[in-house]
Amino acid sequence: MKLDPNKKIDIKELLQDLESYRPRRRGWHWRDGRDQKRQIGDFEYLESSEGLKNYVPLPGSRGFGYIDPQPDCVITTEIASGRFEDDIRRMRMAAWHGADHIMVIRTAGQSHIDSLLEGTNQGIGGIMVTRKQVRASRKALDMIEDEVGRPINFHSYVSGVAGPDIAVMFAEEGINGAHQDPQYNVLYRNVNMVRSFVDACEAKKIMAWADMLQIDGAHNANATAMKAWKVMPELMVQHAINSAFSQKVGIKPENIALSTVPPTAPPAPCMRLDLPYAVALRDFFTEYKMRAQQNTKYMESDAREATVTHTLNLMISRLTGADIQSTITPDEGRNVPWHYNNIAAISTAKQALDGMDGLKEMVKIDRDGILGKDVRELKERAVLFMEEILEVGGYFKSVEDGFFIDSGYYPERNGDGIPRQIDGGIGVGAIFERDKDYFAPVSVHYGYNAIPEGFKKASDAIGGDTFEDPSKIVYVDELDEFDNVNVRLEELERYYDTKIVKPEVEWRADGVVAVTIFFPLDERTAEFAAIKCGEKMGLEDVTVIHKNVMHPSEGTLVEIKGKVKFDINIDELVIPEKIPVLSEAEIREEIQKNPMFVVAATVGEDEHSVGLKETLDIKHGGIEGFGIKYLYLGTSCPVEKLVDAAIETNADAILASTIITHDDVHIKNMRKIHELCIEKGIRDKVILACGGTQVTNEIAVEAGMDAGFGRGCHGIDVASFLVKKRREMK
Ligand SMILES: Cc1ncc(COP(=O)(O)O)c(/C=N/CC[C@H](N)C(=O)O)c1O
Repeated sequence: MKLDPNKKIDIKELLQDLESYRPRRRGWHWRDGRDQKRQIGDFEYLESSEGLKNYVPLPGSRGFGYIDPQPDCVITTEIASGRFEDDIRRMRMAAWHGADHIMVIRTAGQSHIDSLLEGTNQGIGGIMVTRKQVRASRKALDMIEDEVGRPINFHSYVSGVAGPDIAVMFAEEGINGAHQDPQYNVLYRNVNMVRSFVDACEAKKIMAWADMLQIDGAHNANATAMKAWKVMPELMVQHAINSAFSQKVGIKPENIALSTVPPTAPPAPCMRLDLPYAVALRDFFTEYKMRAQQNTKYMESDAREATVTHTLNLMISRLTGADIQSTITPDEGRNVPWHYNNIAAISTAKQALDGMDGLKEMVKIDRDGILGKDVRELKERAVLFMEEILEVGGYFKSVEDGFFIDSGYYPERNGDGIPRQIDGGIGVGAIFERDKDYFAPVSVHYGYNAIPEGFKKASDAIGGDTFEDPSKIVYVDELDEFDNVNVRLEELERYYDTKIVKPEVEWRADGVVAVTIFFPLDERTAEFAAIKCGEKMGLEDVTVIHKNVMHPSEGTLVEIKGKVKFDINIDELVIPEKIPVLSEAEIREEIQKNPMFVVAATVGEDEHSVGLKETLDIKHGGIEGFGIKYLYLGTSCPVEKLVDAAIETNADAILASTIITHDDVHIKNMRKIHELCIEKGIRDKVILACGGTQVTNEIAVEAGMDAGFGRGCHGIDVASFLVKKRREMK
């Protein structure tokens, strides 16, 4: 299936024939052209990668010829809607905005399930990771990567008591990256430690075979410790344990990525705490990859605040280097992320990384100042921590002694760590020594395997296993006749590929909208006034998702969400025809034959000039380039003066620019021009056009103009309109 940018992915078609889908490749993809400089538009980039075929550039790119520089590092988006059929749409949106690593959060508690799940049950906080979900997503990503023109890495999680089983399924299905860190099982999912490490041997062996990139779980300590910055020495120990263990099992170093989430965020002086950690990590672990991700422990419901924290993390990435830049949606502190917030996070990463391209060529890390001292100290504390683990009798013993997630800044200890017993936890007592004649007929296996006489390799005993012969993979479609994607699609048939649409944030047609409301009230009163406001607006299930105190009594900003009870039928929308633009040649020819003269100014007390100058001047593709002559009266030009100039010069048209919209002054000025022209008896002889960032054709015409030109319009749009309008008037 080839995607057409003007058509939505057809999920039903995507779900066809899944049983015969095969992944097109295995392994991780790093961006192409990373280590070469490149010219993009007017600029040279030092830390970029090859551009995309299809993309949505940053809004600010308008001023730079709509360039869309792709940073050198992989950019991740985390998805967590619980319905993979909706996740697929946001994967496509994310890819167009520059994500090439799709990480889909698992449904709560999947780590405690000791077998593979099948089908497409709706998940809680994330999707149930199943073969069908993986297949459908990877198949969609094949089409999406062809559409944007860059390979996309699909990522999931190898953890919990079914770790090895999941690793096998991922290897079969072409998953490109996964979290795998047995310490995560032990500390955060209370899976028995022996079970966790034995399983990890098998899982990592399989991941190595599948060339999957591995991300470790150290970052979870940040989110769990009382004072995250106190666990930095421990984080380095956790990185070391998982990385050395992974390498010993056979994962190549370039596929071992450390999850380098910094421990703090503003208002802490986070750069002075987090930068040393980032530098110390890169000093210690030179042969591994760095996966950067902002701190999420201190994330509240304020999207703006989360974005600044994200940007500071991006600065650390640019100053110290990151191979993968993971992005966290700024609404993660409010709710299960909404799709447009995935895009916001990706755009923050792309924008900041573009903006800080090559920064480290100018700003050097000063190893001689306090940074150097802190880095040394961190490394010493981490080494001491490792030595003490050995002293007490090794990793398992240290876990029993509660070494980990203790809020003391090692070697200080507060005794509030997470102790786990070696004879406790989920899956305890389920590990058995392999017998002498233990034999597993599989092609990839960790440890002892007594291959019987006559077989060259173990899997010859069954004529090849699923890694060698994918036709042996058993594909289960659905197990639950009610909780599955087909039922969900059926339920939403009304909104599937029809003219009927509802607003949405998480799932198709969930009907949720968000409203930002300011009340001149204290926080508590404002909260309830906002809910009342939402209800009066006809919203259902109104809840407050964010409050921002502007002043204890002067006012509070409140963001609510609620559901609309109606559908929109797009056939009932009155969408004015887009004004077709004449060709440059046709405009020039017409002006050649019938010269045109216009007067132009920014009216009122408005000093903005750039937009109008771009519309007029030849060097920005302005109307001058088509032969139209003009008198430019500058900025803050009284409306009267502009109309008088039109009369004196017997102008064909008046072009007014109005950027300021305070108290609708732009509309008032347009109306004034129109009325003045009537008063002076020239209205039917002169063409009136107005431009500005908040101007639309509808607003301008409503205010008495003949046309309005808003954001994104250019000289040719205006010139074409003037020629067509004059013909019409003749
Ligand atoms: C080492 C490890 N294994 C498994 C899981 C999966 O966790 P469940 O037990 O909930 O399935 C996680 C979770 N991390 C979330 C992604 C994070 N936001 C990230 O980008 O790193 C993990 O860190």
